[in-house]
Amino acid sequence: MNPSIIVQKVNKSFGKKPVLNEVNLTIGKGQLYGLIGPSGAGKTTLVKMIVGMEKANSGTIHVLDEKMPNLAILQEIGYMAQSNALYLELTGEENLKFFASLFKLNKDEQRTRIAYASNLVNLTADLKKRVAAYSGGMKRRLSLAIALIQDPQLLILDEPTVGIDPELKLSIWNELLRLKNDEGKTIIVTTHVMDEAERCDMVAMVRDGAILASGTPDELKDLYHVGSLDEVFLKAGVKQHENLGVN
Ligand SMILES: Nc1ncnc2c1ncn2[C@@H]1O[C@H](COP(=O)(O)OP(=O)(O)OP(=O)(O)O)[C@@H](O)[C@H]1O
Repeated sequence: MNPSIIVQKVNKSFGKKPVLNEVNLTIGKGQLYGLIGPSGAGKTTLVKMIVGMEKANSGTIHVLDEKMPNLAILQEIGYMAQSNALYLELTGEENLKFFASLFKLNKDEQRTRIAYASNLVNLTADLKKRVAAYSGGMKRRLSLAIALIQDPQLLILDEPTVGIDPELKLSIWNELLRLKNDEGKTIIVTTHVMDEAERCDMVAMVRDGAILASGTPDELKDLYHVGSLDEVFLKAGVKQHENLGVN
């Protein structure tokens, strides 16, 4: 396995509040990796550090062999944040053009990528509308299209399907699996939806700033002697702080 991401002994506090505690995580190239765990567990903080938006207090993070934070690697990271960062006064298309212009794409590539990404999230017909007039789900979809715009090797998606209807959710997941299987993309997804976690190659259960357990969905179910990831989620809370790693 050729790791895309190596997180080693990472600690992070906000003021006096510890948020991540000695986190270790290795994500192989071409893996679809799910981070699950209750609200406030530290998933967003962890992915922000992988992207380079937050700095660890101690420990190291390497992405594609580069120590993070590192601006040069941003061409290879597509990040979809939990809250949308969009220009509301611009149209969907203008937003996509703006974000495309931040990356090394010539005009033809820009056009092709904008057409691909907007079609994937089913926004082609709405591209000329101002984002201020978009619904919540449309803004999520536009954020996902922006994360894909530069065709990055690594996709980091923080709750990508919140507010998206089931049909489109399925087509987005099918595309994520295609990107992984056919194009070898490495994908991290945070989710509260266990049937999404079930589709991941590997899942890490984050709780109170620590990774309680990680493994394939089946390994996690075996570990907790349960039949579903929902039950893993519930049981992991009870078994908190027992050392259950199955890396
Ligand atoms: N900039 C910040 N300043 C202070 N505290 C913060 C900051 N960002 C996050 N936190 C705190 O860190 C903890 C972890 O937050 P984080 O957003 O990483 O959790 P999460 O697992 O992603 O939760 P959710 O599933 O609700 O998105 C929370 O207690 C949160 O209040």
